[in-house]
Amino acid sequence: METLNNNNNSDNSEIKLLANRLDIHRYSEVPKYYVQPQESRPDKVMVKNDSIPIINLGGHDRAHIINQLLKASQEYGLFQAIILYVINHGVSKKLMDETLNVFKEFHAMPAEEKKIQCSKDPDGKFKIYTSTNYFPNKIRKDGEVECWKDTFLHPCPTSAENMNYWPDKPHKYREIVGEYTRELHALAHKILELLGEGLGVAPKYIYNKMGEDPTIVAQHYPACPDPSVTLGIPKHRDPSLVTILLQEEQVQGLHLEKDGQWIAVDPIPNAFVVNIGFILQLMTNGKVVGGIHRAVTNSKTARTSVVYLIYPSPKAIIKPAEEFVNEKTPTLGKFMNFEDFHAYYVKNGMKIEEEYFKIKP
Ligand SMILES: O=C(O)CCC(=O)C(=O)O
Ligand SMILES: [Fe+2]
Repeated sequence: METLNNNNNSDNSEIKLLANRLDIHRYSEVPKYYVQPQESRPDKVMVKNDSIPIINLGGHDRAHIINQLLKASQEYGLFQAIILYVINHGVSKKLMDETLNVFKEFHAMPAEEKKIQCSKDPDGKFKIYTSTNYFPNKIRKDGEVECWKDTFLHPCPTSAENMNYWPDKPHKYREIVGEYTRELHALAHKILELLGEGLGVAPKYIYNKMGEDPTIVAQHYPACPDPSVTLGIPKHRDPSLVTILLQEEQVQGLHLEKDGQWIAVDPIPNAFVVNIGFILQLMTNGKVVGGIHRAVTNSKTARTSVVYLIYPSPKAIIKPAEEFVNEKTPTLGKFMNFEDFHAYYVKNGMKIEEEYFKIKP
């Protein structure tokens, strides 16, 4: 049986990316190891998405923007926060389109080329992997279900130094992704500052306290013969402080869980999707809450999304900050730094919520 063996990033000979494999095999039906168990399959019943707030960051009334942001991040109480759209965010349509296109081009390159392009970093932080969600370095065991996607990710601090390791193909990758990540960094800071202000701490408090490790992830979901049995990414909260997602205007694929149902987060022209990260949820002791979401596939066309995450710095201790501690503070046996937290999350996914941090309502 074929194994999607991607257990060692440096042993590139083993990587068989889904997109490239599909080019070769042209599956007419979904291989059985991509078929989700019944309970995880995309539901047919979808709620209309007009309940997702659209926040105009270009407005002049700062207090109003803060209010809206906070409301959206708290609205449904514990574990029920939602995703939001932001518009008038200051990033040009041209740059958004160029960024999506450069990542589409990246995923369209032959597997060999992709491997070369993400093998420059001696620390192995640049990764290309397929299919798995939380287990990029793991060999699939019998019975485990794969995700219908390929993923490319790398750290993207705004320093020039890190850029030496970035792909130089496709043409203009560094130029476009460099500009994009600089602008997204400013936007992410703006959102975190607005949230900080709304939560009653100093504007820069959140990232000053947690440090930061900005990362860019390009998800690619090839067209799938049967989207009703597959998932691009199973349900999760992002293990970040904040996430800003760029999706294609013509292709739907992001779902948000709300009140036990799934709603489609349809693309809105020129808007970003913003997601409060699970780390911010923990740091604020549940004052703001990350939305639970998933990505589904579709049968007609591939979908690419560009995910910009502000992770805390690797050594930041993941625990509620003093400012947010109260009688409801979770009783924790131990605190991890983000490096360990992330490794735990990669291994256990959302179980971390029950197993490690028992957040009281
Ligand atoms: O592709 C999407 O819309 C969602 C991606 C996502 O949730 C993630 O990368 O964490
Ligand atoms: Fe996510």
